[in-house]
Amino acid sequence: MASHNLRVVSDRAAPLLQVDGVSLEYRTPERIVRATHRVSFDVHAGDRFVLLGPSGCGKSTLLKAVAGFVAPSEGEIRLEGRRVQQPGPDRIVVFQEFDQLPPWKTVLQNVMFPLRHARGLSRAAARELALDSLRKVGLAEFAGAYPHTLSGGMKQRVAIARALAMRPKVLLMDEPFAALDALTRRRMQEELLALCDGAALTLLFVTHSIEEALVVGSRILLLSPHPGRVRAELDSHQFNLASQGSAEFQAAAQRIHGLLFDAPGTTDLPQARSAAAR
Ligand SMILES: Nc1ncnc2c1ncn2[C@@H]1O[C@H](COP(=O)(O)OP(=O)(O)OP(=O)(O)O)[C@@H](O)[C@H]1O
Repeated sequence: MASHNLRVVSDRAAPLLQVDGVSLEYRTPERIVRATHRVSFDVHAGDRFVLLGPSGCGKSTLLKAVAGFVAPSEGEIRLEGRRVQQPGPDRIVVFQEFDQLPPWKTVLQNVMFPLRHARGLSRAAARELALDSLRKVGLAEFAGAYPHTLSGGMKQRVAIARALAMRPKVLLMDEPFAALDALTRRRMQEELLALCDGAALTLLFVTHSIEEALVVGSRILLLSPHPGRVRAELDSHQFNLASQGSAEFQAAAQRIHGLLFDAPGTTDLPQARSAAAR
């Protein structure tokens, strides 16, 4: 038989990122605060994976753990099969705050800085990559501007450009658009989705907005209130900004609301894989 007739039909490729039974704690002099309890999920290359849950359920702490800033007290986080033990240029975080850009550096210098110092690129190579990244977020003409002269949305675009330029294996975003007005937020979501398509990005995105999770995410992990445990995992790739007003979108948002806030077991969500069932 000719070999070209043979097709290997394999399972989905191995996960890029594995969060495996991870509990996270903060130790203060008075007590230990448990932020998450035995949370597990897999992120595959190209996923737009959203962590969704109420305030205080440990979303940001999980993101910090994946970034390597917080060590699990239980369980393990692996990137491409290797245990995450410290921060690295393969995982870049974009935060919500507008002040994440050093104000004494121009936009271009801000984007070049990690390329020079974490990736060790020459000035010329860093400049070229940084300009390319700024073009992708529509800010090339502001390369010489200082952060304080930019709007909130523009500052977030610079932070995204700086992260993109590093070509991380996973881009970590902690409520990056939460401080923006509704119109800018929507535009930024649109731009992010276009960037994801264009650059085949893998995203781990934290939000407490159900609508944003449905728009941005291709998969959504629902976390229970403090300490965060996995409630369910959903496939949400069928939704985008265009479907936001639709009855199907509204119904999905309602069902997620039920899963997050009703007592477990009272909500029927066909496409959700119940955490209890795993
Ligand atoms: N530095 C810290 N020291 C002690 N406890 C902390 C610290 N940071 C967070 N926590 C606690 O850990 C828990 C999880 O916090 P975290 O910020 O991860 O939640 P979150 O889901 O991201 O919340 P939000 O949506 O409000 O940002 C909370 O109970 C919080 O009070």
